[in-house]
Amino acid sequence: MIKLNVTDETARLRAVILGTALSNGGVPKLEDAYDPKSLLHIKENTYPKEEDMVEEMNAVEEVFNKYGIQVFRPKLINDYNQIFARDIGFVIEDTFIKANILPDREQEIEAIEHVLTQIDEDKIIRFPEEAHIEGGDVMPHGDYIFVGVYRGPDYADYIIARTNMLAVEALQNQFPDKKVVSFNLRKSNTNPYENALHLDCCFQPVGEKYAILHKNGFLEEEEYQWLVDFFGAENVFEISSEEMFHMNSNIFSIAPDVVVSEKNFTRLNTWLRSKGITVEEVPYAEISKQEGLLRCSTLPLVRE
Ligand SMILES: NC(=[NH2+])NCCC[C@H](N)C(=O)O
Repeated sequence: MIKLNVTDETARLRAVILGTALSNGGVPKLEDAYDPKSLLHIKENTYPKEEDMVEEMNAVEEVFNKYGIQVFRPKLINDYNQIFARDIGFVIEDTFIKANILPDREQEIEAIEHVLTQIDEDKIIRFPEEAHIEGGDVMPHGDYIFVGVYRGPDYADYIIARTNMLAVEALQNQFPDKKVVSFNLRKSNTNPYENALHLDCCFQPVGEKYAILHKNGFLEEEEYQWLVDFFGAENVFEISSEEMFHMNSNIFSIAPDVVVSEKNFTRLNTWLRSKGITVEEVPYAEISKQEGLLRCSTLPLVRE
């Protein structure tokens, strides 16, 4: 049996689900894309190839093996994108919450049934179906749970708005001792430079006390400022819209002092190292074309 434990983004990782790029279905039709960055690469004929993405994900698995982390992979569904394991569910403390994910992605959850059967069934829950939520929007942080949302009345028009306030309320009810803080995110169906698809596309805590942040990802200046004040301006690494587009906030911590990052993130990786953090560099630029990166393709089950 797996004893779930996740209370933050950085504690030493012991077990994780890593998505898979195998049989991901090839280039989607324009109308089937569900994020603007994939859309852009479909239009420009630069959509990533399966073999390249498989290789990139293998490099991540190698890092996990090197650190003795137990790795689970989804069961294969033919011609279906299963790269972004993060969004299909998430662990807070000892509970696995199945996501109420975008209907286009619903089958991804069935593919981790062999992992869920190793978890105490009383510790697996799902919110009512109108409470939309995906793991990319949820970050436990000690006494806090940070959640990315879209609160606009035009929520239904945005295929990249995946978490709503009903889910924030459901989370607060489920974890009454935690302070659930939500952040209204900027959404664009068409411009990946102006789209924070999930909270982890514009923010992530890293190390003992630091955070990566992109101001324009937030619709409310005071909510962005709350995070700056929470971590302290001197501990925040602010990224540009170009860096957000390349998904710099979507690295993945496997310990307070070890981070898996993309090899081209020169400015970020240099800053991380200057803070005493070991950076395990992997190639992930092809995966990045689908508007997700390392945090998006991993679902932590057990941290220390
Ligand atoms: N946690 C994340 N940011 N996940 C990114 C998922 C990207 C994927 N193309 C989607 O639109 O669903």
